[in-house]
Amino acid sequence: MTSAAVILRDVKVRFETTVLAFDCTVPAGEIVAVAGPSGSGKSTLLNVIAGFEEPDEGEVRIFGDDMAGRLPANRPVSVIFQENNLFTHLDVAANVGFGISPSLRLCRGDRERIEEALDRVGLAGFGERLPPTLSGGERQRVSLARALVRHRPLLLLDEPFAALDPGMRAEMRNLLADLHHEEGNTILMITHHPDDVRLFSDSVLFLDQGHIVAHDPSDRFLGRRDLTAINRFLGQESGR
Ligand SMILES: Nc1ncnc2c1ncn2[C@@H]1O[C@H](COP(=O)(O)OP(=O)(O)OP(=O)(O)O)[C@@H](O)[C@H]1O
Repeated sequence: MTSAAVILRDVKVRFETTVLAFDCTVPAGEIVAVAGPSGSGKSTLLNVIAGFEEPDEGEVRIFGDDMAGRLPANRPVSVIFQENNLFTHLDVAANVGFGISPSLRLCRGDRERIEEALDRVGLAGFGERLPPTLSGGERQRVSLARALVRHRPLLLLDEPFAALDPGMRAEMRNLLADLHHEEGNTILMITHHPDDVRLFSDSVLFLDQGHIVAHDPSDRFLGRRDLTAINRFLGQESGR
């Protein structure tokens, strides 16, 4: 039997004007596309799992453990956001090293791991550069290298490639797929691109108005025409 990476049970998050409700089980080792219209709750869903948002009700379990009261840093999770993942005053190697030790007390072995991770994401020799001197794609690859050295079994990505051109997005997606193949980690990635469902994800969590309205294997999801919000998503230009 496949174990669950994430279980959200009767989770409710109340904001002033809206209540979001999440129930789902994500099997370990899957790549899941998290999609839905703007304001449907995608970022809140990831924030609940990562621990940046504490639910008002319900249970969050990651690999079987109840996450109630557990700080983000103590969860078995890495998160990559659309931007602002990096400390601009620290060089690339230190930014990656932050994934190993937040105090940046790094031994020789740690520095070797950092170099390996940078090499893995195609940034060998970039260790001493500062983030503002990098392109958007290079900065996101530094974020990926940091996630790599952390070796957390759950990787959450909040539109990590939104600012990148289509060629760079495809490159990053391939890199993520390679890492997934090597590490067997579980990935939840927010996306607005049907291509990510077609080419990358095993399944789709589709949200609308604060609820998960579909949770399907990708091939089944791509055949659905029964919900307006899904039609809009699938009808969208793929961005190629
Ligand atoms: N801190 C907050 N305070 C009040 N309301 C919030 C807060 N965070 C999110 N919301 C509301 O919750 C709903 C879901 O927001 P969320 O950011 O999760 O949506 P999203 O699907 O990620 O949207 P987008 O695709 O536009 O980023 C929205 O109505 C939003 O206004």
